[in-house]
Amino acid sequence: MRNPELRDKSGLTEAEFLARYNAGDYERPSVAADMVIFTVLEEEEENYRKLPECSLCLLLIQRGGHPYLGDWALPGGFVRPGETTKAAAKRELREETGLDQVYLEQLYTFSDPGRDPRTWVMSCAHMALIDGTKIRLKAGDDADNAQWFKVSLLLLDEHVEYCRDAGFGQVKLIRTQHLELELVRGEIRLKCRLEKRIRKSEYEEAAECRICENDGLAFDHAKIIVAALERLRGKLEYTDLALHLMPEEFTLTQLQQVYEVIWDKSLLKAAFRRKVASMVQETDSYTKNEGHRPSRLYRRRWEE
Ligand SMILES: O=P(O)(O)OC[C@H]1O[C@@H](O)[C@H](O)[C@@H]1O
Repeated sequence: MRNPELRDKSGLTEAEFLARYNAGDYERPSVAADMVIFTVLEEEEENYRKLPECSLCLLLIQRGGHPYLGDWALPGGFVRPGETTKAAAKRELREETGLDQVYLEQLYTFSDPGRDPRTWVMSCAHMALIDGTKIRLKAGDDADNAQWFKVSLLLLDEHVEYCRDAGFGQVKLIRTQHLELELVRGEIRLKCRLEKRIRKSEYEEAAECRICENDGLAFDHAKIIVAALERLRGKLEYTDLALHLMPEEFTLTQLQQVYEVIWDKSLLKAAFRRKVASMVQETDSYTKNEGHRPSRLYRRRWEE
């Protein structure tokens, strides 16, 4: 039981201390919640016998006011009094997609000084994954100023420097990567170049990312998108996260396509099926697409 009469070095009880506390003694940042909302959308396919091509897409909003007027930005906004950052992220998600029962995880807090030209703003970034069939705004639709952009991240080059005589705890290796982030929707093509440096010592791995060129993306949102993509790609290795991008029932070929667009590489069918075998379970249903041989439908397996 806490003793309310306990006094500190200045002779104050906690109630007296709180009554005199001046929050203005320390400068306070504003806090924003930004959302990287990923989905996988099918592209129009002229040949109905071929499986439709899929793309990894994310939602961007064209800014209607300063700063960055006319540039594209992640959906996001300031956290309101009484709200957690997660609640603010969910509110943004609901406003932009009409959905709230979706996978959502916190990514990182972006706090570079000067990241917002207005004032001191930290962004608590989140990543959401949405099943493409639930989306009302399809890539290419003209609805408001929110659009799905096809996203790709290319490793342009990589350079590793070994610090041979580094002592205990000192940096042993510096990996420098140059990345190109591209976001495309119809005629709109946003390109950003970034440099990422990963420093590794015996007990620490620290990465910093810098935007070198930026054409059309607001704030440091290119960095947030890269962090989200890397998190998504990494987590696919050891979790069933991709299933959040699938409808309730899906074919294994559709699931493989989702892994392939996220990892941006082709996978061998047999190895892929072994990888996902424990994550999915067969249903009794088959696809009914004309032009294709019916394929077995699967759903997410919930039991451990
Ligand atoms: O869109 P408004 O409300 O102007 O400002 C919110 C944005 O300000 C930035 O620091 C954040 O990253 C967030 O996206």
